[in-house]
Amino acid sequence: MSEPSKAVLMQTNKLCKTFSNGGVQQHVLKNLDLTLYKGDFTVIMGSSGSGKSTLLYAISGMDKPTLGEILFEGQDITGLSNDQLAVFRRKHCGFVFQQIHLLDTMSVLDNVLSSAYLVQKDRKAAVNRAKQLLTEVGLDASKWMKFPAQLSGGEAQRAGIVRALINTPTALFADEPTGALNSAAGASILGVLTEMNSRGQSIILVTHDLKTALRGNRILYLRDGVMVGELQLSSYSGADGPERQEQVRAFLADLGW
Ligand SMILES: Nc1ncnc2c1ncn2[C@@H]1O[C@H](COP(=O)(O)OP(=O)(O)OP(=O)(O)O)[C@@H](O)[C@H]1O
Repeated sequence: MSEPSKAVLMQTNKLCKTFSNGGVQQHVLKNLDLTLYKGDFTVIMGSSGSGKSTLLYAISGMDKPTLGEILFEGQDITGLSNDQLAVFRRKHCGFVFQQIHLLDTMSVLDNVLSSAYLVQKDRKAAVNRAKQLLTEVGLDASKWMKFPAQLSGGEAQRAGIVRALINTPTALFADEPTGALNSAAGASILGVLTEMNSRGQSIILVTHDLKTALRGNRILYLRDGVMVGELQLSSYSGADGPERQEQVRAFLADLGW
């Protein structure tokens, strides 16, 4: 039986981003036509400076493209004002970065709730969801009233993921989410992301790291602002270790990574 076709999350049409650096124009994204699908764990790879973060910021409404169109669930977001984009992001996008940026003066729970209250009117429901999500990512009640300085890097990133998911975003965007963590903490964060994706959360993640890339079911490779490679994989199960690793390595080696 053939697999049912996936719903489209977003499409870009001739997406371009140009920066002006000291009067010199740098064309970072060049006429990108890209389709991303709901439920996918999409990984964007490419060498340093290839435009991965720029792409992530453009498709998540964090930055505006220079030219081209972004259709997010069919809605063209390129014409939105800054205020409209802020509303769009709050409703549809969760963000996880290498630097976690929790507010130092707030507890873990309040950090999460401060994002929830921007969107959700039902405070009791928000508190319940925050506690449930914190528990699901491995932060039990003993951590909820701690301040960011009292957390390990991995715990802080777990809180960051909960903050990103608290408003049930259509897509979770992640830029090197394990980049600042040791390998054990990084692996546990990848476990959390994999689990969220297995429950249907669409994830778009930028990374340099092979172990991180293995979690994706679709790997896109960017070179000088152009998409030059794509690898489709099964969803990550953990049971397909060496074979999957070899497949991804070979894909990257072909691209000169
Ligand atoms: N705000 C900006 N102003 C000017 N130039 C920028 C800006 N943001 C990015 N660039 C330039 O665009 C290019 C691509 O940057 P980007 O951060 O998207 O690359 P990347 O592939 O994510 O790199 P890395 O893997 O090193 O993080 C770089 O040459 C960078 O200097």
